[in-house]
Amino acid sequence: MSYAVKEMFLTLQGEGVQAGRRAVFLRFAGCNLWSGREQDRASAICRFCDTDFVGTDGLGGGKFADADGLADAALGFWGGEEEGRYIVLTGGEPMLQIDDALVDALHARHFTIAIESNGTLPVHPGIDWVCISPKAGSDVVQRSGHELKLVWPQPGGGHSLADVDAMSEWPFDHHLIQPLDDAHARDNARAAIALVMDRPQWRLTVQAHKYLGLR
Ligand SMILES: C[S@@+](CC[C@H](N)C(=O)[O-])C[C@H]1O[C@@H](n2cnc3c(N)ncnc32)[C@H](O)[C@@H]1O
Ligand SMILES: Nc1nc2[nH]cc(C(=O)O)c2c(=O)[nH]1
Ligand code: SF4
Ligand SMILES: [Mg+2]
Repeated sequence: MSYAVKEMFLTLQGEGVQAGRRAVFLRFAGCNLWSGREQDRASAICRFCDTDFVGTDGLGGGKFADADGLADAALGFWGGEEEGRYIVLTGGEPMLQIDDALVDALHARHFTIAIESNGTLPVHPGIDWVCISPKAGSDVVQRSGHELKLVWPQPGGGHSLADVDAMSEWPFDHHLIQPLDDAHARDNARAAIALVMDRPQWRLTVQAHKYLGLR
């Protein structure tokens, strides 16, 4: 199978329990919850996306004909360092494209593989670190993993506090609240903090890369 990649880059994981970790980010093109076009945002299932995942024109992006070529390119971004190879598969929705061949090719190059997924498709069982970020109005089938990362607050029609309490029962190792980044970021952070103060089983995570000037 071939792969459509928006961009690839070396940075630090900015979010979640693995924040601060050196990581290659592989951002796949395309998502099943939004076309990525601004004119479709208001009618999309997921309306608050902070990411351009349309096309294959980003730095390090392109169409890759096979898994070995894509995994070699990822290793090129990691560089010569042998220790701690870590790759985050994101998008867009990465589970639209991840297959056995890619998981095997990355493992063959000694990468630990993480995923950022909306959970509407079952995550590939070979992935080593599973982060799921549910979106209201979508059918979340992947209800277990390492971290559940819920964006909060959820603008009009989003998840309710009852939904949050239901999700706290889903078997994840970590239940995380991530403040919504939009024009009201300060108010959103306050709301996210208030939620965690009321519900200590949830922890706050912030998008550290946005404060640090990282990609
Ligand atoms: C761009 S998404 C790509 C992966 C996958 N489609 C998903 O939604 O999990 C990566 C992460 O960014 C989060 N995210 C997207 N837009 C955001 C925003 N405006 N504020 C905070 N987090 C956001 C998502 O919820 C997800 O956890
Ligand atoms: N540094 C950095 N950390 C991230 N964690 C999740 C991201 C994503 O867009 O999936 C992301 C991202 O875009 N950059
Ligand atoms: S599901 Fe993820 S990639 Fe798709 S629109 Fe929502 S945040 Fe963006
Ligand atoms: Mg991002």
